[in-house]
Amino acid sequence: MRKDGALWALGAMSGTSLDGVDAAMVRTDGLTIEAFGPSAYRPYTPEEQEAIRAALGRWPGDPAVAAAAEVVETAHAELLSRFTGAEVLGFHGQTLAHDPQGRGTHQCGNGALLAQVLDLPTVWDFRTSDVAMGGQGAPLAPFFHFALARHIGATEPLAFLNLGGVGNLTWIDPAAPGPEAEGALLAFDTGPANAPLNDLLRARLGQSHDHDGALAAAGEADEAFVASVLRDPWFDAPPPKSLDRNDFAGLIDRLEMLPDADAAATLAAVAAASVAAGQIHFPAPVSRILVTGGGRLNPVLMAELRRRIPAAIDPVEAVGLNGDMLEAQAFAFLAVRVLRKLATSAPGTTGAPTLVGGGQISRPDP
Ligand SMILES: Nc1ncnc2c1ncn2[C@@H]1O[C@H](COP(=O)(O)OP(=O)(O)OP(=O)(O)O)[C@@H](O)[C@H]1O
Ligand SMILES: CC(=O)N[C@H]1[C@@H]2OC[C@@H](O2)[C@@H](O)[C@@H]1O[C@H](C)C(=O)O
Repeated sequence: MRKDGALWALGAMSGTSLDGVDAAMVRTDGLTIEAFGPSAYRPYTPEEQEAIRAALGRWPGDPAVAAAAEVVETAHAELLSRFTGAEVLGFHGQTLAHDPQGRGTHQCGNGALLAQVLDLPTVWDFRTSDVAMGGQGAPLAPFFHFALARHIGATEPLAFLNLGGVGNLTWIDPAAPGPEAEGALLAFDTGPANAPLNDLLRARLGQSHDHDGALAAAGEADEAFVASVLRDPWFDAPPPKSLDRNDFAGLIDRLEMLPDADAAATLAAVAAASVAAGQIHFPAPVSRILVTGGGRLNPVLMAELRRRIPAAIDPVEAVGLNGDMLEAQAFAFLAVRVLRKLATSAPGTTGAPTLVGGGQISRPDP
């Protein structure tokens, strides 16, 4: 790689929804996006998903973690070997436990092993050093969001919202000199997004998720319940802040009295209300929020966002981006930043006291 040259990076993300692995290629120098390349998805089988679910909240040393890591490595090796032309891999792995103020953060899957199997320099373990420095270790997509804002020609403050298992939002001032500049970015996890909804559908109906929001659309949100959830001090607490997938898992037990459709509508409303509550933290209002992640495909969730937030709420497809692959692209982009020794987080994104360059680099044997 020329010191300042662009290269084709492959990124892979196994998110908190536990549905599967996303992979996508980006041509970048770690500053700007030159081109988007091919992408692919590999769902986990029900057995694989069960092995991962059994390891949630557990830490290295636990046999369940080793079993989950094997599943994650195998699924990635299978999916990533379909790609050609990549010069570096950014491998996020699967977050099993996230406790930045306590035991740390842990993404399972061995990047050194993938480097050998795929014969590709691999950047991985993106979050540990940020947490070691006193940051939240999440969210890490914001530096990519900044590059995207420039890529789409934004000139006014805007936000990217990712609705995965957990929600996370990045407020961006695209006029800032760069993502490292003070005031360029403010990012935080907004609250639970799809995870409680998925858990509800799984527990009550044996389904993986509320497809196209069909169940929620047939119900009515319990606004008193939504308001009671939003009274949790977590929502008013200023950023930095990040969540573990199961931090709000108890919500579904509290909804026991509601019929299925009303419970689903209520959880969609909680996800949207969490985002709306996050607006108090914005350094300046935004006129547009671009939504990525699976939640953008849930019309009830999108309608709830539009009802609660006085800004245009559009899926990222409205500006020509791919909302299924944006996080995989983010880790491709971040891999190149790590190779180039550029920062991957900042006080405004994870609360780290200074700029942090995360990630380990593993190279295949010559
Ligand atoms: N057509 C759809 N209708 C409703 N919900 C959907 C649809 N497609 C996806 N989803 C929701 O989006 C989830 C997947 O989202 P995504 O892939 O963005 O999450 P993730 O990357 O695993 O999570 P995270 O961003 O938290 O790491 C699914 O589990 C489901 O809840
Ligand atoms: C610890 C962890 O894996 N966090 C994820 C999770 O999923 C969404 C939200 O919570 C976000 O903070 C983060 O992922 C995205 C990719 C990020 O780091 O930007």
